[in-house]
Amino acid sequence: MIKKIQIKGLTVNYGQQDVISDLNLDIYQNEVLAIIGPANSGKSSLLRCLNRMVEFNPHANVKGEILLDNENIYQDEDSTFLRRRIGMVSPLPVGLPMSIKDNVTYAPRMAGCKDQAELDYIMEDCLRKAALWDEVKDRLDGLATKLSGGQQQRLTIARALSHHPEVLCLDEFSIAIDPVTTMKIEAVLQELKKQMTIVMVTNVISQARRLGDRTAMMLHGKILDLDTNENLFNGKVKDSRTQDYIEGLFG
Ligand SMILES: Nc1ncnc2c1ncn2[C@@H]1O[C@H](COP(=O)(O)OP(=O)(O)OP(=O)(O)O)[C@@H](O)[C@H]1O
Repeated sequence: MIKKIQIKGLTVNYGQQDVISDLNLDIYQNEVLAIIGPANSGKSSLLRCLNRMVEFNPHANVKGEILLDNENIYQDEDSTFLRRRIGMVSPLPVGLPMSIKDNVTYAPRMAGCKDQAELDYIMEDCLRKAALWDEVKDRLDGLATKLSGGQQQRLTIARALSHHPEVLCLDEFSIAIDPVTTMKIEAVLQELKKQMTIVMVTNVISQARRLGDRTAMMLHGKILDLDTNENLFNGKVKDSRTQDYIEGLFG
């Protein structure tokens, strides 16, 4: 298996105590890695380190190494290119106040694409992949902010896909979405993993179980357990707290 991302000795704090401590993790190409764990265990912080969004916080200190295809992602001053390679979908939809069409084509246009036919192709492709095309194809010039919460979240996914990311990070993507839409997106993610690596933070254990190839359990900024879903969800855990968490006994 090819190591797409290697995290070595990652330690993060926001000025006070460490929220991630000396964390080591390999993420394989084309896998879905689910990350579970109780609140405040450092799951979102870990994701934000992967595409350097953590740097938006002036108090964040990041130590250790993260390699993408064997190259340190922190070595370049400019992280714009990295954020195209590692896309992020946040827990709540962040629609830009513009049309549906402009939302999805924003990134390619910013990257210099001017060919209208190509932009139209990217838009339809990304909206289809995000399971949104059928619902919006007749209102592409309408305001994105008028979409429902679930539709806006799928638009956020379409926007992330418009960068053609190699890695897609999703932070509790279904928090504001109804179960039917969630299942639609889960089916989409199963398809997408053929083309990219997916790292997904979720508070829904059944979702990690359904979607993950492997699942990592985090607690207090460390990985307690990491294994294939087959092992982890069939009692083969290294730490009994993982089993307790899976069974809903704490969290
Ligand atoms: N921007 C920030 N500034 C200061 N502290 C932060 C910041 N973001 C997170 N933290 C702190 O870091 C710790 C880990 O938070 P993080 O959001 O990474 O955990 P989490 O496991 O994703 O939690 P949840 O499931 O509740 O989202 C928490 O104690 C939180 O208060």
